[in-house]
Amino acid sequence: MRSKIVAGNWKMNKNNAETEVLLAELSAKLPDTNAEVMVAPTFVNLAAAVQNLDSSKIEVIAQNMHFAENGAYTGEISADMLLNIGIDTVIIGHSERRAYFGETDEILAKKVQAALAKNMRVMFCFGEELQDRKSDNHFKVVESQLKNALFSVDASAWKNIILAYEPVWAIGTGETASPEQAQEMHAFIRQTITKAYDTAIANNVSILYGGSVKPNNAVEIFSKPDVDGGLIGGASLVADDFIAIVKAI
Ligand SMILES: O=C(CO)COP(=O)(O)O
Repeated sequence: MRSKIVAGNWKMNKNNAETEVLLAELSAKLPDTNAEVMVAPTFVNLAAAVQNLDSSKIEVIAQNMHFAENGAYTGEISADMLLNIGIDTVIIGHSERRAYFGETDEILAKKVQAALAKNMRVMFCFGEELQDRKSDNHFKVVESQLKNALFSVDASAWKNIILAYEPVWAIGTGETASPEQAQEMHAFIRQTITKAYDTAIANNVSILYGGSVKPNNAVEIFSKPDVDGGLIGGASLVADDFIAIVKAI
């Protein structure tokens, strides 16, 4: 059975003091839920967040990592460094990493392999741009993103993969995919995984939707059968909004 997940990607927001405040608020107000709840603060706040949170309620995850074990990669962070402070889930492939930091499918494939080799869980993000959707190319684009970065992964490692479909045109724009568009793509993703692997793997992987999920649209999006939760940007920075989204699942 796949799990329901609500994850907050804080991106480059919240300094140390602000992180403490938001985490305290989340800890105090988080309702009992069967869903896994995760937050991804910035690198400099990860260790403190791990120490301050009850990990049985909220898991702290990383926004990125490098594929190398260690070495001359100024400004980068390795899987071991994350594991060493108690982080074992990492977001890989966010569209902002692809767009602003030149992360190609090839680089992402290396990151995925490196994280899985350390037994980390990977939350793999992908999704088409507006022009792909307009030219009706979105299924092809998503299929190739999955193929290029994920489908060389061993079947046995899929238990450590979470997928986050984030159409780029819906990120931070206030425009969401309609629940029907999300469902259609998530079902396509499962079919694609079934073809590359098998039905069990396709049915057991959690597929989150990301892109302008807010308290007022979360219930409808999460009600779709192939949508297993959300990866939340802007709304995860406001405790009450994030909690409302957790309640929606
Ligand atoms: O990029 C996202 C989460 O990773 C989505 O961001 P928004 O919820 O701000 O659109």
